[in-house]
Amino acid sequence: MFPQQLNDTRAFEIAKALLDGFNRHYRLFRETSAAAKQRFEAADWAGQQRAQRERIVYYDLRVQEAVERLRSEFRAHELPMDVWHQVKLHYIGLLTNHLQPELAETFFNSVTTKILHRSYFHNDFIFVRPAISTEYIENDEPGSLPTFRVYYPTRDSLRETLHRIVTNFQLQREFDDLDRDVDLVLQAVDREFGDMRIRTNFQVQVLSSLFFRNKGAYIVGKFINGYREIPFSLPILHDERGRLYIDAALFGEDQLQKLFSFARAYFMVEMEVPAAYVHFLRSLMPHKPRSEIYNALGLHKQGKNLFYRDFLFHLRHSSDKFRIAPGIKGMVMLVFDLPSFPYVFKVIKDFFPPQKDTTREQIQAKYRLVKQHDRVGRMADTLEYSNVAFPFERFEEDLVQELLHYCPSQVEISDRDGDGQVELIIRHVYIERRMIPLNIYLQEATPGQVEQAVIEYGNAIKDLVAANIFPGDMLWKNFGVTRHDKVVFYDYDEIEYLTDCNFRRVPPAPNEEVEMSGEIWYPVGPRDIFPETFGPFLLGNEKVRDVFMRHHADLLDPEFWQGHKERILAGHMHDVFPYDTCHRFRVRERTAPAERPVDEPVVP
Ligand SMILES: Nc1ncnc2c1ncn2[C@@H]1O[C@H](COP(=O)(O)OP(=O)(O)OP(=O)(O)O)[C@@H](O)[C@H]1O
Repeated sequence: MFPQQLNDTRAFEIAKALLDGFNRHYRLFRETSAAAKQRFEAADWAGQQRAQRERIVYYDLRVQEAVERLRSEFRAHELPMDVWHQVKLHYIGLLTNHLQPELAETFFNSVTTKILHRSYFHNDFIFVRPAISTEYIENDEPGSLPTFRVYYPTRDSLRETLHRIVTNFQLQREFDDLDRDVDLVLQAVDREFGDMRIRTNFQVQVLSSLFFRNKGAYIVGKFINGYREIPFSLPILHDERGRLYIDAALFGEDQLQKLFSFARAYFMVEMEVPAAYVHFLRSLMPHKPRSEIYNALGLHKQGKNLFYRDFLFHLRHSSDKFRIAPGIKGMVMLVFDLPSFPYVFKVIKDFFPPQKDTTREQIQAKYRLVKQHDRVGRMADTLEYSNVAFPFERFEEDLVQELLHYCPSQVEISDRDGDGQVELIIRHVYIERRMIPLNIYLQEATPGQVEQAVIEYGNAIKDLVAANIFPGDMLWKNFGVTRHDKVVFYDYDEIEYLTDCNFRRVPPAPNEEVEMSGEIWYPVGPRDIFPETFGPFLLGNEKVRDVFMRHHADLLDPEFWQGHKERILAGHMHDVFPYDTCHRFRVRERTAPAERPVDEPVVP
């Protein structure tokens, strides 16, 4: 109900307290994101990872603080609904010139839904749609940075412009040889553009903040020429001597999508107007949902909110039914999907078979670990939701039966809001990108694709190892293949830190009889892993075995695992590149024969 008068003096104070809570959140979020630059300059890699991890929980902490303040200062939980409606109107008023209104609206939803009883979550109360537009927001105050800078080079001045693009970031650490790097970028630009004619509007637009993640800093922008827009990114790294260098020049939507993949940690970016960053990034990656762009920028609650809006919109404009996800069923997770929608829904079962010695809490802790860990492009990000209401009539009957059988504590079928529509409400669900399960992919693949996928599978495990993750269950069915043919792990209930595991050789059997008995003749501790025993589980198929042994036989060797564990314990942090090595200038240089013209593409 729209309040006719704003006549309750408490309402304005509460709205202000709510916005104070959000402003404090965004200030802290921005400070730690901005400090990523100093951490990069100081090569403080452990600090960078710690900050990435810690920033993830900032939002929930601030929401909790705001809830407590509203309860204790205003007894907000006892206020009648018409006061709350006035609070909302004041809040909208306060957001008129705000620079992050969409995030502040989400914060309002998070806080109020914690304070008010569920029956109050009427659509006219929380922000189901944005009330304030995020279009064209700019900070006009003197000294504030624009979202992106624009450069107008000619063919002849492009070298000088590229130089300026890099130096404008004022990184407080020396480049090993910036002229050399700029030349390499220039050659890459030439290769990309070919003999493209320069049009009158030729320009380069570059986002004003660098994107930081792990050991890298990324320049992100686009070339505009006539009707063509070419997205690009330049990763900057430290070399062995601690000097900066540009490692690659990445062009095009696909390359950028890989950089911003849902299977990687969130970036640290100093942004005053996040909606403007999202708008710019969307122009580089029109196929990436805005929710995933917010996630990649570390604003994952906004991503979660937008995802849910997209989901409801999709439901309204589709008519297919939720079904049990194709593939081998999970022992701890019940997984379902909607064929027309590219995500899967995962519910923890109420009971597990005896070989799964785990609990709901342990599984949730593993999923939390993955959320906060560097996912190195090999673990899918998950969105976690509570009390999601789905239209009951959109469920296939056998899925309903499975849900009631395996997850009775998680499912309620009722007309909760009394609108005459029966809903299936799931208490706790993870949602993640749908992939093709690797076991299914291999069955349908050509020999060339099998080879590629098996190589990728081994690489995925090796990237996880480098990131201190032991996947636990490495069966093919626990990995998926993405749109870009990347292999990504998605079964987290058995993962462990590599440094918590003991990798052992199988002790010799006392005699042949024991060896052939199929029984295990040696004691096995809870964290003991015997890599030599992986083969029989993974390599039943001859073709797969052949490729695997050619490329990844080291995965069956305890020394490989133990060696990595020791390096990680000694503080070594591996480099994981979010782009194919063939784009790395250093790899190109190394593989280039002396007489090869530099602009000829090389496939290493
Ligand atoms: N992101 C995804 N995309 C497509 N299918 C998926 C995805 N996640 C899970 N699945 C399907 O659901 C099945 C079970 O999922 P998952 O491996 O997460 O469950 P689990 O109970 O942990 O499995 P396990 O019994 O191996 O422990 C997978 O084998 C796969 O077929």
